[in-house]
Amino acid sequence: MFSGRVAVVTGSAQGLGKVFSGVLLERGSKVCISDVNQSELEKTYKEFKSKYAENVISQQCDVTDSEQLKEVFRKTKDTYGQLDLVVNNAGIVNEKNWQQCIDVNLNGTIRGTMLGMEYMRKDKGGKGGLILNMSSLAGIFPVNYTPAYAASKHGVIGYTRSWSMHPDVVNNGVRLVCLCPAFVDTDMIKMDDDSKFVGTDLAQQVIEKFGIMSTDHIIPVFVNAIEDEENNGSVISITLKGANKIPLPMP
Ligand SMILES: NC(=O)C1=CN([C@@H]2O[C@H](COP(=O)(O)OP(=O)(O)OC[C@H]3O[C@@H](n4cnc5c(N)ncnc54)[C@H](O)[C@@H]3O)[C@@H](O)[C@H]2O)C=CC1
Ligand SMILES: CC/C=C\CC(=O)/C=C/C=C\C=C\C=C\[C@@H](O)[C@@H](O)C/C=C\CCC(=O)O
Repeated sequence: MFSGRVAVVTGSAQGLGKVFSGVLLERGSKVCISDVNQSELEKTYKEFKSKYAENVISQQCDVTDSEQLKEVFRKTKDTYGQLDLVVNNAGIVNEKNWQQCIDVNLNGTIRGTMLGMEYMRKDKGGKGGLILNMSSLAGIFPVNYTPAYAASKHGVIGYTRSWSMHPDVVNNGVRLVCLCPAFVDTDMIKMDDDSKFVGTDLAQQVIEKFGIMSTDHIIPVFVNAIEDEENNGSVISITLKGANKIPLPMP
Protein backbone atom coordinates (compact mmCIF):
# COMPACT_ATOMS: atom_id res chain seq x y z
CA MET A 1 0.00 0.00 0.00
CA PHE A 2 2.81 2.43 0.87
CA SER A 3 5.91 0.91 -0.67
CA GLY A 4 6.87 2.56 -3.95
CA ARG A 5 3.99 5.05 -3.78
CA VAL A 6 4.77 8.69 -4.47
CA ALA A 7 3.46 11.60 -2.40
CA VAL A 8 3.52 15.38 -2.32
CA VAL A 9 3.06 16.91 1.16
CA THR A 10 2.71 20.69 1.50
CA GLY A 11 3.74 22.54 4.67
CA SER A 12 5.97 19.62 5.62
CA ALA A 13 8.98 21.32 7.19
CA GLN A 14 7.47 20.91 10.66
CA GLY A 15 4.36 19.91 12.59
CA LEU A 16 1.82 17.50 11.13
CA GLY A 17 3.18 17.75 7.57
CA LYS A 18 6.60 16.60 8.77
CA VAL A 19 5.03 13.78 10.81
CA PHE A 20 2.92 12.63 7.82
CA SER A 21 5.98 12.69 5.54
CA GLY A 22 7.98 10.65 8.09
CA VAL A 23 5.19 8.07 8.30
CA LEU A 24 5.10 7.69 4.50
CA LEU A 25 8.90 7.45 4.21
CA GLU A 26 9.14 4.93 7.04
CA ARG A 27 6.67 2.72 5.16
CA GLY A 28 8.65 2.88 1.90
CA SER A 29 6.92 5.69 0.02
CA LYS A 30 8.73 8.39 -1.93
CA VAL A 31 7.94 11.91 -0.78
CA CYS A 32 8.42 15.44 -2.04
CA ILE A 33 8.44 17.64 1.05
CA SER A 34 7.72 21.33 0.51
CA ASP A 35 7.25 24.42 2.63
CA VAL A 36 7.37 28.20 2.45
CA ASN A 37 9.94 28.16 5.27
CA GLN A 38 13.20 27.49 3.40
CA SER A 39 15.50 27.12 6.43
CA GLU A 40 13.21 24.73 8.33
CA LEU A 41 12.60 22.78 5.09
CA GLU A 42 16.37 22.40 4.60
CA LYS A 43 16.75 21.01 8.15
CA THR A 44 13.92 18.51 7.70
CA TYR A 45 15.24 17.48 4.28
CA LYS A 46 18.70 16.75 5.74
CA GLU A 47 17.15 14.72 8.56
CA PHE A 48 15.00 12.64 6.16
CA LYS A 49 17.73 12.34 3.50
CA SER A 50 20.12 10.72 6.00
CA LYS A 51 17.50 8.01 6.71
CA TYR A 52 15.63 7.62 3.46
CA ALA A 53 18.20 8.63 0.82
CA GLU A 54 16.76 9.01 -2.67
CA ASN A 55 13.19 8.40 -1.47
CA VAL A 56 12.92 12.04 -0.41
CA ILE A 57 13.19 15.23 -2.42
CA SER A 58 12.42 18.76 -1.36
CA GLN A 59 11.13 21.87 -3.08
CA GLN A 60 10.57 25.24 -1.46
CA CYS A 61 6.98 26.32 -2.14
CA ASP A 62 4.48 28.91 -0.99
CA VAL A 63 1.04 27.38 -1.68
CA THR A 64 -0.35 30.83 -2.44
CA ASP A 65 1.91 30.90 -5.52
CA SER A 66 0.48 28.71 -8.30
CA GLU A 67 3.76 28.54 -10.22
CA GLN A 68 5.72 27.40 -7.17
CA LEU A 69 3.13 24.72 -6.43
CA LYS A 70 3.15 23.56 -10.06
CA GLU A 71 6.93 23.16 -9.78
CA VAL A 72 6.50 20.82 -6.79
CA PHE A 73 4.27 18.52 -8.86
CA ARG A 74 6.50 18.76 -11.95
CA LYS A 75 9.62 17.91 -9.96
CA THR A 76 7.92 14.99 -8.20
CA LYS A 77 6.70 13.45 -11.46
CA ASP A 78 10.05 14.10 -13.20
CA THR A 79 11.94 12.45 -10.34
CA TYR A 80 9.72 9.49 -9.51
CA GLY A 81 7.63 9.08 -12.70
CA GLN A 82 4.24 9.00 -10.96
CA LEU A 83 2.08 10.52 -8.25
CA ASP A 84 -0.26 8.61 -5.92
CA LEU A 85 -0.97 10.87 -2.94
CA VAL A 86 -1.31 14.60 -2.33
CA VAL A 87 -1.53 15.89 1.24
CA ASN A 88 -2.72 19.50 1.21
CA ASN A 89 -1.51 20.26 4.71
CA ALA A 90 0.00 23.78 4.67
CA GLY A 91 -2.01 26.04 6.96
CA ILE A 92 -1.89 29.10 9.18
CA VAL A 93 -4.06 30.80 11.82
CA ASN A 94 -4.08 34.56 11.37
CA GLU A 95 -7.19 36.61 12.00
CA LYS A 96 -5.40 39.95 11.50
CA ASN A 97 -4.30 38.93 8.03
CA TRP A 98 -7.47 36.99 7.27
CA GLN A 99 -6.90 37.29 3.52
CA GLN A 100 -3.65 35.36 3.88
CA CYS A 101 -5.40 32.80 6.09
CA ILE A 102 -7.97 32.15 3.35
CA ASP A 103 -5.34 32.16 0.62
CA VAL A 104 -3.11 29.60 2.33
CA ASN A 105 -5.75 27.32 3.86
CA LEU A 106 -8.53 27.36 1.28
CA ASN A 107 -7.06 28.64 -1.98
CA GLY A 108 -3.82 26.69 -1.37
CA THR A 109 -5.86 23.52 -0.89
CA ILE A 110 -7.85 24.25 -4.05
CA ARG A 111 -4.62 24.75 -6.03
CA GLY A 112 -3.14 21.51 -4.66
CA THR A 113 -6.36 19.57 -5.28
CA MET A 114 -6.60 20.73 -8.90
CA LEU A 115 -2.98 19.79 -9.55
CA GLY A 116 -3.50 16.46 -7.80
CA MET A 117 -6.46 15.65 -10.05
CA GLU A 118 -4.51 16.78 -13.12
CA TYR A 119 -1.61 14.43 -12.31
CA MET A 120 -3.54 11.44 -10.94
CA ARG A 121 -6.71 11.15 -13.05
CA LYS A 122 -6.59 8.04 -15.25
CA ASP A 123 -7.92 9.96 -18.27
CA LYS A 124 -4.99 12.36 -17.90
CA GLY A 125 -2.30 9.68 -17.81
CA GLY A 126 -2.28 9.03 -14.06
CA LYS A 127 -3.11 5.84 -12.15
CA GLY A 128 -5.64 7.31 -9.74
CA GLY A 129 -4.81 8.19 -6.15
CA LEU A 130 -5.80 10.03 -2.99
CA ILE A 131 -6.06 13.73 -2.18
CA LEU A 132 -5.99 14.20 1.59
CA ASN A 133 -7.01 17.68 2.63
CA MET A 134 -6.36 19.02 6.11
CA SER A 135 -9.42 20.69 7.52
CA SER A 136 -10.03 20.93 11.30
CA LEU A 137 -12.73 20.64 13.91
CA ALA A 138 -12.94 24.37 13.14
CA GLY A 139 -14.29 23.27 9.73
CA ILE A 140 -17.25 21.61 11.43
CA PHE A 141 -18.05 23.96 14.35
CA PRO A 142 -18.21 27.73 14.45
CA VAL A 143 -15.16 29.16 16.27
CA ASN A 144 -15.71 32.62 17.74
CA TYR A 145 -11.98 33.41 18.21
CA THR A 146 -10.95 32.39 14.66
CA PRO A 147 -13.79 33.22 12.23
CA ALA A 148 -11.61 33.45 9.10
CA TYR A 149 -9.71 30.27 9.97
CA ALA A 150 -13.05 28.51 10.57
CA ALA A 151 -14.37 29.81 7.24
CA SER A 152 -11.27 28.54 5.44
CA LYS A 153 -11.62 25.09 7.01
CA HIS A 154 -15.40 24.91 6.36
CA GLY A 155 -14.48 25.76 2.76
CA VAL A 156 -11.96 22.92 2.60
CA ILE A 157 -14.68 20.46 3.64
CA GLY A 158 -17.22 21.77 1.11
CA TYR A 159 -14.64 21.79 -1.66
CA THR A 160 -13.35 18.30 -0.91
CA ARG A 161 -16.80 16.75 -0.56
CA SER A 162 -17.97 18.37 -3.79
CA TRP A 163 -15.15 16.96 -5.93
CA SER A 164 -15.46 13.56 -4.25
CA MET A 165 -18.99 13.37 -5.71
CA HIS A 166 -18.02 14.31 -9.26
CA PRO A 167 -18.36 11.30 -11.58
CA ASP A 168 -15.38 12.36 -13.75
CA VAL A 169 -13.18 12.27 -10.66
CA VAL A 170 -14.59 9.09 -9.13
CA ASN A 171 -14.52 7.22 -12.48
CA ASN A 172 -10.90 8.21 -13.01
CA GLY A 173 -9.71 6.70 -9.74
CA VAL A 174 -9.17 9.80 -7.64
CA ARG A 175 -10.65 9.86 -4.15
CA LEU A 176 -10.69 12.75 -1.69
CA VAL A 177 -10.76 12.72 2.10
CA CYS A 178 -10.71 15.44 4.79
CA LEU A 179 -9.12 15.13 8.24
CA CYS A 180 -10.55 17.37 10.98
CA PRO A 181 -8.45 17.22 14.14
CA ALA A 182 -9.12 19.14 17.34
CA PHE A 183 -6.05 20.74 18.94
CA VAL A 184 -2.73 19.08 18.12
CA ASP A 185 0.55 19.83 19.83
CA THR A 186 2.31 21.88 17.13
CA ASP A 187 3.47 25.48 16.77
CA MET A 188 0.06 26.41 15.37
CA ILE A 189 -1.62 26.40 18.78
CA LYS A 190 1.14 28.35 20.57
CA MET A 191 -0.16 31.64 22.01
CA ASP A 192 2.93 33.39 20.67
CA ASP A 193 1.39 35.94 18.35
CA ASP A 194 -1.62 38.18 18.99
CA SER A 195 -2.51 38.23 15.28
CA LYS A 196 -3.57 34.57 15.46
CA PHE A 197 -6.80 34.83 17.50
CA VAL A 198 -9.51 37.37 18.24
CA GLY A 199 -9.49 36.63 21.95
CA THR A 200 -6.65 34.49 23.27
CA ASP A 201 -8.68 33.91 26.46
CA LEU A 202 -11.55 32.41 24.41
CA ALA A 203 -9.08 30.16 22.59
CA GLN A 204 -7.58 29.01 25.88
CA GLN A 205 -11.00 28.05 27.26
CA VAL A 206 -11.78 25.86 24.23
CA ILE A 207 -8.31 24.28 24.31
CA GLU A 208 -8.91 23.37 27.96
CA LYS A 209 -12.26 21.84 27.04
CA PHE A 210 -10.92 19.69 24.18
CA GLY A 211 -7.37 19.04 25.49
CA ILE A 212 -4.30 18.78 23.28
CA MET A 213 -3.50 15.66 21.25
CA SER A 214 0.02 14.55 20.38
CA THR A 215 0.78 14.28 16.67
CA ASP A 216 0.97 10.49 17.22
CA HIS A 217 -2.77 10.52 17.86
CA ILE A 218 -3.40 11.58 14.24
CA ILE A 219 -1.15 8.95 12.60
CA PRO A 220 -3.53 5.92 12.64
CA VAL A 221 -6.32 7.99 11.09
CA PHE A 222 -3.93 9.27 8.41
CA VAL A 223 -2.73 5.73 7.66
CA ASN A 224 -6.27 4.36 7.57
CA ALA A 225 -7.42 7.05 5.12
CA ILE A 226 -4.66 5.92 2.74
CA GLU A 227 -5.20 2.18 3.22
CA ASP A 228 -8.99 2.17 2.94
CA GLU A 229 -9.47 2.40 -0.80
CA GLU A 230 -13.26 2.40 -0.40
CA ASN A 231 -13.01 5.66 1.53
CA ASN A 232 -13.98 8.56 -0.71
CA GLY A 233 -15.58 11.80 0.46
CA SER A 234 -15.14 11.12 4.17
CA VAL A 235 -14.81 13.99 6.61
CA ILE A 236 -13.19 12.57 9.73
CA SER A 237 -13.12 14.35 13.08
CA ILE A 238 -10.28 13.47 15.45
CA THR A 239 -10.44 14.27 19.16
CA LEU A 240 -8.95 12.71 22.29
CA LYS A 241 -12.10 10.54 22.37
CA GLY A 242 -11.38 9.03 18.93
CA ALA A 243 -12.07 9.44 15.21
CA ASN A 244 -15.53 9.71 13.67
CA LYS A 245 -16.90 10.11 10.16
CA ILE A 246 -19.06 13.24 10.06
CA PRO A 247 -22.35 12.48 8.28
CA LEU A 248 -23.49 14.74 5.46
CA PRO A 249 -25.86 17.36 6.90
CA MET A 250 -29.30 17.10 5.31
CA PRO A 251 -31.49 20.19 4.82
N1 LIG B 1 -2.28 21.97 15.27
C1 LIG B 1 -3.60 21.90 15.35
O1 LIG B 1 -4.20 22.01 16.43
C2 LIG B 1 -4.41 21.62 14.13
C3 LIG B 1 -3.93 21.78 12.84
N2 LIG B 1 -4.74 21.57 11.76
C4 LIG B 1 -4.26 21.77 10.41
O2 LIG B 1 -3.17 20.91 10.15
C5 LIG B 1 -2.29 21.50 9.19
C6 LIG B 1 -0.87 21.48 9.71
O3 LIG B 1 -0.80 22.34 10.82
P1 LIG B 1 0.28 22.19 12.00
O4 LIG B 1 1.26 21.17 11.66
O5 LIG B 1 -0.47 22.08 13.26
O6 LIG B 1 0.91 23.65 11.97
P2 LIG B 1 2.41 24.15 11.93
O7 LIG B 1 2.33 25.61 12.10
O8 LIG B 1 3.26 23.36 12.89
O9 LIG B 1 2.89 23.76 10.46
C7 LIG B 1 2.36 24.36 9.32
C8 LIG B 1 3.40 24.32 8.23
O10 LIG B 1 2.83 24.97 7.08
C9 LIG B 1 3.80 25.85 6.54
N3 LIG B 1 3.18 26.92 5.79
C10 LIG B 1 2.54 28.01 6.27
N4 LIG B 1 2.18 28.81 5.27
C11 LIG B 1 2.55 28.21 4.12
C12 LIG B 1 2.46 28.54 2.75
N5 LIG B 1 1.92 29.69 2.34
N6 LIG B 1 2.95 27.66 1.84
C13 LIG B 1 3.53 26.51 2.24
N7 LIG B 1 3.69 26.17 3.52
C14 LIG B 1 3.20 26.99 4.45
C15 LIG B 1 4.57 26.37 7.75
O11 LIG B 1 5.81 26.93 7.40
C16 LIG B 1 4.66 25.10 8.58
O12 LIG B 1 5.81 24.36 8.27
C17 LIG B 1 -2.85 22.90 8.93
O13 LIG B 1 -3.62 22.90 7.76
C18 LIG B 1 -3.74 23.15 10.13
O14 LIG B 1 -4.75 24.08 9.87
C19 LIG B 1 -6.03 21.14 11.91
C20 LIG B 1 -6.55 20.96 13.14
C21 LIG B 1 -5.79 21.15 14.34
C1 LIG C 1 -8.82 27.13 15.98
C2 LIG C 1 -7.47 27.44 15.50
C3 LIG C 1 -6.40 26.87 16.25
C4 LIG C 1 -5.78 25.70 16.04
C5 LIG C 1 -5.91 24.80 14.94
C6 LIG C 1 -7.17 24.05 14.86
O1 LIG C 1 -7.64 23.85 13.77
C7 LIG C 1 -7.79 23.54 16.06
C8 LIG C 1 -9.13 23.35 16.18
C9 LIG C 1 -9.67 22.66 17.31
C10 LIG C 1 -10.93 22.67 17.79
C11 LIG C 1 -11.88 23.70 17.62
C12 LIG C 1 -13.12 23.51 18.09
C13 LIG C 1 -14.01 24.57 18.33
C14 LIG C 1 -15.24 24.42 18.80
C15 LIG C 1 -15.98 25.48 19.53
O2 LIG C 1 -15.89 26.71 18.96
C16 LIG C 1 -17.39 25.17 19.96
O3 LIG C 1 -18.28 25.87 19.21
C17 LIG C 1 -17.74 23.72 19.98
C18 LIG C 1 -19.18 23.59 20.36
C19 LIG C 1 -19.74 22.45 20.69
C20 LIG C 1 -18.99 21.20 20.82
C21 LIG C 1 -19.90 20.08 21.13
C22 LIG C 1 -19.25 19.23 22.16
O4 LIG C 1 -19.05 19.73 23.25
O5 LIG C 1 -18.94 18.07 21.85
